[in-house]
Amino acid sequence: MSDDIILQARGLGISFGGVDAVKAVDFDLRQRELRCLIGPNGAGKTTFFRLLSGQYAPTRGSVTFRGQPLSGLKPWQIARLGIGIKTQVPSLFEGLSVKENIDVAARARLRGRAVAPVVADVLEHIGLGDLRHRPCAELAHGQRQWVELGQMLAMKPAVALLDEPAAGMTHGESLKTVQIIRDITRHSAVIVVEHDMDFIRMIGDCVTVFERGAVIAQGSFAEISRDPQVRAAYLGRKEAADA
Ligand SMILES: Nc1ncnc2c1ncn2[C@@H]1O[C@H](COP(=O)(O)OP(=O)(O)OP(=O)(O)O)[C@@H](O)[C@H]1O
Repeated sequence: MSDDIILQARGLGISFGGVDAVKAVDFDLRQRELRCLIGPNGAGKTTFFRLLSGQYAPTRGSVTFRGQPLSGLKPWQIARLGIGIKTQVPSLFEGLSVKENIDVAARARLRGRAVAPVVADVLEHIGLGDLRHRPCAELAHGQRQWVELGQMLAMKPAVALLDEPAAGMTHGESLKTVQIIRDITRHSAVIVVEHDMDFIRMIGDCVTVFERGAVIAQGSFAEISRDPQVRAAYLGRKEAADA
């Protein structure tokens, strides 16, 4: 394995009953790489994400992190190794303020060392300095997502797995989210799962395209958007929906 590769899947797959939700996927993620996983509804993106993060045990194949197999590890052990996960389900402490939520994440990494400068820096990056004392329960949807991304900035995991971080956001909010994700890549490799092509276009980095549980294309946004199989996967669904 190349020294540069931090997360690797080989022949990774899972079946639910008779359905091969993810077939047998090979996947490499390099250090500080920003990778997008896209595909139409039901393509297997979220299931693949759950396999990578240890939320699902694979039916076949393996995942290794820095060469170490992840199979059999509990989610907290995987987190401790340095894999951070942001799922679609919010995981903030609702009654705590923005600052306190960032503080908790920073303490998990710094273990007794000074957290205040880190928290101040993160608040500036996510643009919520003015709302630092506001309980998270009172934040708007986009702001809550930014606090969760701020926790990633504070924790600096080796790999950050982000499931639909811009879901439900306006175009302007999505632009800001792209910027925060780029900040995260200064310390972490990042995988962004998304089905919104416009958001992927804004990111523009390497994209892996899923369809029916398999990888059908990989490359820059420009490359994959010219790919006939990718166009068929998306346009085929749209035409069917329009019919
Ligand atoms: N726990 C489960 N039990 C049974 N089938 C499942 C389960 N999770 C996913 N599937 C099936 O696996 C396939 C892939 O689903 P998955 O949610 O991974 O797709 P997706 O690409 O993330 O879609 P979306 O963009 O709609 O979230 C689908 O056919 C889905 O019905």
